[in-house]
Order: sequence, then C-alpha cells, then structure tokens
Amino acid sequence: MKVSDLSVARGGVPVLSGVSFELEPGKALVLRGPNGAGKTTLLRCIAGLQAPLSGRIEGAEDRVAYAAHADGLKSMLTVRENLSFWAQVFGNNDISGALDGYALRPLADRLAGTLSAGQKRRLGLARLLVTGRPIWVLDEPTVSLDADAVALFGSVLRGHLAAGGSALMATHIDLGVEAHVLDISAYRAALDVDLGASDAAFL
Ligand SMILES: Nc1ncnc2c1ncn2[C@@H]1O[C@H](COP(=O)(O)OP(=O)(O)OP(=O)(O)O)[C@@H](O)[C@H]1O
Repeated sequence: MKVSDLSVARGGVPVLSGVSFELEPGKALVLRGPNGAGKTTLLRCIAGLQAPLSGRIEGAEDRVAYAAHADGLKSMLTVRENLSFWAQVFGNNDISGALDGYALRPLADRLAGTLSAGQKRRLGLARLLVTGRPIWVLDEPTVSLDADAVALFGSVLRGHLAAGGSALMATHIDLGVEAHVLDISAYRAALDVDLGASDAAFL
C-alpha cells in the first residue's frame, strides 16, 4: 500500500497534510503523535471510511480490514455466531483460527453483549482473522486488553506479518513486534479556518 501526499480533515477542519509512506507486505508501521494529532482520522481515511481532502491511497481497496474503538459487535449473537457472520461476509467459513488466536473457545456460546470490555476487544480483533484481508488498520488495538490478551494480540500480529500480511496501527504500547514508526506531528495541517465560526466541528 502506498500513501502519497495525503491531506485529511475532521469535521471539516484540515488535520494533516502531505502524509506519505509505504507499507510493504510483512511489515508493521506504528503511527505516533499526541492526542488529537490526527491518527484516527488518517486511519479512517485509509480504511475507506472517509474521503481524504487530497492525495492518493494505492493498494488499499478491498485489502484493508479495520478495527477501531467501536468494536461493531452484534450483541444478540454469540461469539461464534459473530465470527461466522463476518467470515461469511468475507467469503470464508473457518473461524477456528480466530477462536484459538484470542482464546475465545470458552466464550464461544456467550452472547457478545454479555462480554467484558476486554473480551469484546478480543472478539473485535479476532474478526480481523476471518476477513482474510492482508492489511490490518488498527486504532489503539490494545485498549481494554490485560497483559495476557496483549500478548495474544502480539502473537497473532507476528503470525499475520510472517504470513506476508501488514499492519498500520496507532498504539502507545510496545507489542514486541518489529515496526517502523511514523510520527505524524510533522504533518500537522496549517489551521487557516475560523474556528470561532465552526463550533459544530468540535461536537
Ligand atoms: N467531529 C469532529 N469535528 C471536528 N474536529 C474533530 C472531530 N472529531 C475530532 N476532531 C479533532 O480532530 C483532530 C484529530 O482527531 P483524531 O481523533 O484523528 O486524533 P488522534 O491522533 O487519533 O487522537 P487520540 O490520540 O486522542 O486518539 C483532533 O484535534 C480532534 O479534536
């Protein structure tokens, strides 16, 4: 995947401009930057959830699986049913790797709505495995995870990279995975809008 001269906005306000990087198969890239720097906004653009202001994203279409703060679980389906649902959406039917990768077998028949925050997060991350998509775009993937679950995630991620997948993620946690780091502070967009006139942008 190649990102060239990308500019992105949030709520109509330009946040980043001139972002360029390449993400090769088997590689991980960690986005760094202070709160509000624009990591989530950049990840959402690359995942196709919002359009960039300008610039190019090549090699992402139909190859990206996105996991964000909102896990998007179906609360009235069980863990197994949630994974099967997503697997079908992506044309797969094998959910065993996802159940095992995140130690979800003991929870397989629980309704997703009854899971703890960390368990929900594990299920949200397990979904990536059933998509079969090579580029994982992850926004703070370890939020709510305990040390054991972080280790599970690190191990799954290493497997994904070793199999030729790649990962772009915003995280402050050391995952024990070799990764390049991109500090997006350098790409802060010049604010030339009248913020006083756009309160709605900060709702
Ligand atoms: N709905 C919105 N309207 C206007 N501005 C917004 C909106 N949502 C977020 N922002 C602003 O856009 C900027 C980028 O936010 P973003 O969530 O991308 O940052 P981030 O780097 O992911 O932050 P964090 O580390 O806190 O998660 C921030 O300054 C934020 O306040």
